[in-house]
Amino acid sequence: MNQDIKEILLTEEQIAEKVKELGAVLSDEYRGKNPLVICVLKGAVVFMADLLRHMDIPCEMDFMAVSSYGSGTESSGMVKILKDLDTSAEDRHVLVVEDIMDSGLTLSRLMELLRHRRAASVKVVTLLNKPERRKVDISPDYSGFTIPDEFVVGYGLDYAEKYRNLPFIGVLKPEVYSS
Ligand SMILES: O=P(O)(O)OC[C@H]1O[C@H](OP(=O)(O)OP(=O)(O)O)[C@H](O)[C@@H]1O
Ligand SMILES: Nc1nc2[nH]cnc2c(=O)[nH]1
Repeated sequence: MNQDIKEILLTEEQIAEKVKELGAVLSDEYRGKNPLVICVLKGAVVFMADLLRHMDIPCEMDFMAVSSYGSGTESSGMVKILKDLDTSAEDRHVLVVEDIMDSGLTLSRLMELLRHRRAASVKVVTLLNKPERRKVDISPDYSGFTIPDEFVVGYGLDYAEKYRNLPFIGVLKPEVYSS
């Protein structure tokens, strides 16, 4: 698995430090608001699990699955809801947790949906932000790292469902996805 990685972009230690920082900021932001923290499956699972353990406030979690990529490295531009929330978002302070904001299509569609459902507030925390790739005018409320326009895997992020369990974030060798 590691032989498919061209370069380690973020080490396990760098990620852990940033997640701890974000947890402290978000705890202050959401204290007394009992936020509904939504994990966007599957990529955000690892980040969500670590982030929640650094949020020392009462909060609830729920999950959504949407699909825009399939097994390639380019967004299809279509965002389909594969699994919806179990909880109502109405009047809730919603925090959407994402692993990466790339074209922005997934999050802009989700934000629209949650606002339509009359959430009291909707904010986004993403571990990684790739602003060079944006196709819609959206930026995260909280972001861990701004990264260059390269396809990354690990810490939840996959290529064709592989590499999610790498503890670091790395750039995949282009020959892995072009072959
Ligand atoms: O900003 P965008 O261009 O919309 O890209 C971001 C989305 O792409 C990835 O999900 P993917 O559809 O690959 O599903 P996964 O989380 O199950 O891997 C990632 O987890 C984000 O949800
Ligand atoms: N694994 C992975 N998924 C993505 N979805 C949008 N950008 C990326 C990326 O760089 N890596």
